[in-house]
Amino acid sequence: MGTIETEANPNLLGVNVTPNEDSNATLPNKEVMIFVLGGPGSGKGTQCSMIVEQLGFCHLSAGDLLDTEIKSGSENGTMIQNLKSKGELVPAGIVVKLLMEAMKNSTNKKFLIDGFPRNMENLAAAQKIMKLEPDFVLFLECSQEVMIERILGRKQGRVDDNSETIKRRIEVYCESTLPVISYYRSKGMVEMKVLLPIPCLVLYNIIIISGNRILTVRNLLKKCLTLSRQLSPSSNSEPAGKTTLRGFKYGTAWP
Ligand SMILES: Nc1ncnc2c1ncn2[C@@H]1O[C@H](COP(=O)(O)OP(=O)(O)OP(=O)(O)O)[C@@H](O)[C@H]1O
Ligand SMILES: O=c1ccn([C@@H]2O[C@H](COP(=O)(O)O)[C@@H](O)[C@H]2O)c(=O)[nH]1
Repeated sequence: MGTIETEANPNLLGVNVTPNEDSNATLPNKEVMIFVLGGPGSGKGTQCSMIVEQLGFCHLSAGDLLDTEIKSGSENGTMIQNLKSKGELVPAGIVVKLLMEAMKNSTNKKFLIDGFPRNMENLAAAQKIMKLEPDFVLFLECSQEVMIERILGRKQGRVDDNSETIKRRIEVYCESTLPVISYYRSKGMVEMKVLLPIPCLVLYNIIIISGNRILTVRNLLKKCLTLSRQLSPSSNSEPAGKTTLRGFKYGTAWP
C-alpha cells in the first residue's frame, strides 16, 4: 500500500517525535493491527471492549490515552484538556508519542487502535513516523442523530459530552476524519460498515483471527459458500462463484 501525499513533518506535529537511532520510533512487531474509526458516540469503545473480551486484543484508545495524560499533570495536560473540552484535535505528535509508548509497553501485540488517525496529519504521522499500517479499518457508521442521542445518554461526566462540544466534534469528524476513512476505503481497507443498532449484533458481524488472518463473518461466509460451490456445483442452483448471504441469521451459532 502506498503512503499519502501529505508530508508528515515532525516539526509541525506539536512534539518532537523525529526517529533517531535509539528512539522508540521503531515499533515492536505487531501481530494484528486494526484501526477502529467512526464518529463520536458511534460505539468504538463499546465494540473494542467486546472484541477485547472475546478475542483478547490490546485496546488502545487515543482519547483515553489523552485523558491519562491530562490526569498525569504533564506539561501538555492543560493544553490537551482545553482542546478536548472544545472538541478540537490535539496535535498529532502528542497522540503519536502516547500511542507508541503504549504499544511498546504492551506484551499483547494484537492491537485495536480506537479513534486514531483522526485527520490526514495523523494519518501521515502514522505512516511516516510510526510506520503503522492497519490490517484493516473497522468503520462504525452511524447517523448524527444517533450519535448525539448516544452521547447525551452516556452520562459518564466527560467534559466534551455537552451539546455545544458534541456539535463541534461532529463537525471535526465530518471535515477531518471522514477523509481518512475515504482514503482507507480507496485502498480497499475498510472492512465493514455497521448500521446495526445493538452492540452484540455489531460484534457478531465480526469474526477475527484465523492464524494472523482477519475475516468478518460476512466474508468468511462468502468464502465458505464459494468453496462449497466449487466442490459440488450441482448441489446449488446459484452459479459457481456467486455468493449469497441468504439464509444466514444473526444469533445463530457460528462454528
Ligand atoms: N450499537 C449500539 N447500540 C446502542 N447503543 C450503543 C451501541 N454502541 C454503543 N452504544 C452506547 O452509545 C454510547 C456511546 O458509545 P461509545 O462510548 O462506545 O462510543 P465511542 O464511539 O467510543 O464514543 P467517543 O468517540 O465519544 O469516545 C454508550 O453509552 C454506549 O453504551
Ligand atoms: O487521535 C485523537 C483522539 C482523540 N483526540 C481528542 O480527544 C477527544 C475525545 O476522543 P474520543 O476518541 O472521541 O474519545 C477528541 O474530541 C479530541 O479532542 C484527539 O485530539 N486526537
